[in-house]
Amino acid sequence: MAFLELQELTKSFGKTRAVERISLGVERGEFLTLLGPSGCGKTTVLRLVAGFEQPDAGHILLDQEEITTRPANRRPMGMVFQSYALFPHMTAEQNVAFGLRLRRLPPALIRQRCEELLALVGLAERARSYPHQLSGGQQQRVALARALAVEPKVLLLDEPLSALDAAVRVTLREEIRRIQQQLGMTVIYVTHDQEEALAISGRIAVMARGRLEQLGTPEEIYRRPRTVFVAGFVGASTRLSARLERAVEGRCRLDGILLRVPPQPELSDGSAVLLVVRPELVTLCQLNEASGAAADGGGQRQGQENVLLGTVELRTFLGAVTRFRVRAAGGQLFTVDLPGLQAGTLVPGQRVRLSFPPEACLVLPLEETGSGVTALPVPEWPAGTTGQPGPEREPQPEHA
Ligand SMILES: Nc1ncnc2c1ncn2[C@@H]1O[C@H](COP(=O)(O)OP(=O)(O)OP(=O)(O)O)[C@@H](O)[C@H]1O
Repeated sequence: MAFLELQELTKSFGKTRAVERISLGVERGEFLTLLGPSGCGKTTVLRLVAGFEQPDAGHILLDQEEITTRPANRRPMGMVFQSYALFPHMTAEQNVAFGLRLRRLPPALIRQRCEELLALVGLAERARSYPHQLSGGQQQRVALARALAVEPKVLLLDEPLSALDAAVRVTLREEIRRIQQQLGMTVIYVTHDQEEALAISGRIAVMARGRLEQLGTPEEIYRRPRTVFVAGFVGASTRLSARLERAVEGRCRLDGILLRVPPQPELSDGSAVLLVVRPELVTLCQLNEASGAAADGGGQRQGQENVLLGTVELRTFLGAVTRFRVRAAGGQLFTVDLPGLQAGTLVPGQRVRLSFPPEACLVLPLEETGSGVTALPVPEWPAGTTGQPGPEREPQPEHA
């Protein structure tokens, strides 16, 4: 049994089923993140663990003890909220000392503990500052120190960084991870930000509509999403609706083009599937406009698999990579990330050869209904980008 066990937790608010039969175990010293879109029930799970809400059904066990109905003030938990919730009339030190004073610890011990904790969160110099004299990031550090002061067995963090600006968010998330590892703290962290979840977590529990979609390490969630929802929610990807022709051999038909994918022995021939391809696993090669040959001379290379022709529609500089949106001849939209120099001079309107190895394709079965397969979500695209419409002359697909 795990250190903290959630068993079949269910909670409704009126007609809203906020949490539905959530079961998961958090190991001692683990950093587990609940990740999902707004309204999926993350905060409700956290509040059930903290004891601020009572489940309609299910059990919570901590260190093998049932705590499902134990009041919040008798659970050994610390909580940090999105809004820093510091006492405004108390200094940083007094805020951190609050819980220790309630426990009537000797003043010298309280002082020493506050000093240690403020040093741990990098605020040793600001012990006498009031919240209004501190930045948002510094206030959240105080809130973290205050939550840690009472030595909780589990630290619960509810979107603690979402009110902060991007640079502070990144610094503070690294700090939180460092402190968690230094103290060997058990943490449940709630966020809707998939990048943050991938960066900070030991394991991630992806939630949708009150249910647990997938539980795994960041690498597992990113590389091997098990559901269409997880594939679409975590990380950028190209998602293509296709049909398996020969499942055992890994052959798939995408709008008349035969693609090779990893063998799918557990699926049957003719199954509707979703192909998921991460943007960094696709390569682009500029085509020479006059001859239609690739700039590297390999446009029609014999035997190369999963090659499509297309046109660049958007180019977005993202720093370490440049992201392209490429419209393939069959109309499919691909998201492609090229590092630094490889992005070269590719601009919207240019014709390209697009390719990806079979191993880059993740194959997820799609549920078929009477009216067709599950509708595909539109691929996300960074906000604020601009692009030109593709050229009138569409390139022809290369047929396998
Ligand atoms: N006290 C409440 N009364 C009524 N409905 C509630 C209450 N708390 C949550 N809900 C509903 O339960 C569902 C799950 O809410 P919850 O806050 O757990 O989601 P969340 O994933 O944390 O979302 P967000 O990231 O927006 O906070 C939502 O539909 C929400 O409106």
